[in-house]
Amino acid sequence: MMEPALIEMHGVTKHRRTKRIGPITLSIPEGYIVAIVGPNGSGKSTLMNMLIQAVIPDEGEITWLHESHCNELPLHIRKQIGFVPEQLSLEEKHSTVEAAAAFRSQWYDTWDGYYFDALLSVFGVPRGVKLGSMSKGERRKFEIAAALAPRPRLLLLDEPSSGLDPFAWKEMIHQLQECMKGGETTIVLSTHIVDEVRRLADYIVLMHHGKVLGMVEKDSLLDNWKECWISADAELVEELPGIVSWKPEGAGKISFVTTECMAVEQILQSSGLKLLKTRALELDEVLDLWIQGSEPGAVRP
Ligand SMILES: Nc1ncnc2c1ncn2[C@@H]1O[C@H](COP(=O)(O)OP(=O)(O)OP(=O)(O)O)[C@@H](O)[C@H]1O
Repeated sequence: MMEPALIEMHGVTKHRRTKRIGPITLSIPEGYIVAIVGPNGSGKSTLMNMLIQAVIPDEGEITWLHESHCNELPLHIRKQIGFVPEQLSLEEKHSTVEAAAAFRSQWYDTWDGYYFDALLSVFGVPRGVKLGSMSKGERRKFEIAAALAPRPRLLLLDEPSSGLDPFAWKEMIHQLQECMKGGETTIVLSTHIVDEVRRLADYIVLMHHGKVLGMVEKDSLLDNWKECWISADAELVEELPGIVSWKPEGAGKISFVTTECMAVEQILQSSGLKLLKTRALELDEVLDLWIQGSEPGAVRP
């Protein structure tokens, strides 16, 4: 990857009862949106929490802006990070929206009160209310507004859309796209929502059983993983690059899924052959195949 990395993880591991998350080696490029996806329990929240040292890794090294820290992050780094955890803290439940915002604004010297206020309005967060008496969605909208308000260099959002209604969800997508326009923000978000990945992500990190299966550019993933139809025999199809699966379709036709559609097209062209049809896979199909491909003996992306 050419871009300078904002965060680097090398062999980062956390032991969880009988499970192990890691070792994770990953570079988060600056100025992009990176979506962490994967099944329940695959380690997404653990990874997000380690990125802010809310969970301290047992092994490995993480560097933030080329600085390595093994314990709690120092203030000059922490101030540049906005964090919305999956489990929202109960500590502030007796604080009103205003009191909680005032507290946070002391932490962040770049806190923009006008921006925060505008975000509360567009999200429809009630004012003067205690955080503890808000609905789940209202509280999350408050947290997203508070994370955005200091215009942090890094935004860590752990399932930010959980509990949001469809209108709030669209508004969140819009606000995240807006805050990327300055080119100075990096977002790492974990999500189960395919549409969120499609609309926001530049890169996708896939986690499975505590491991990072890979990090790929979303566009290249969607351009290259395709279902194709061809008039040819099975031997030819099996020789093509990136074949995940194939099946006969009758009348001498075969359909197959490849992870390298562009390379397939080039090879066929040079032998005077053409694909009859191609179908771009849906993102959830791609993620499924990717996970299956990570099983021993299967094709890797
Ligand atoms: N504090 C903890 N103590 C012990 N085990 C934990 C702890 N937190 C998480 N785990 C375990 O670590 C594994 C990864 O959990 P994690 O919350 O990181 O997954 P996730 O990918 O975020 O899941 P989900 O999609 O359900 O939010 C799970 O098996 C979980 O049970």
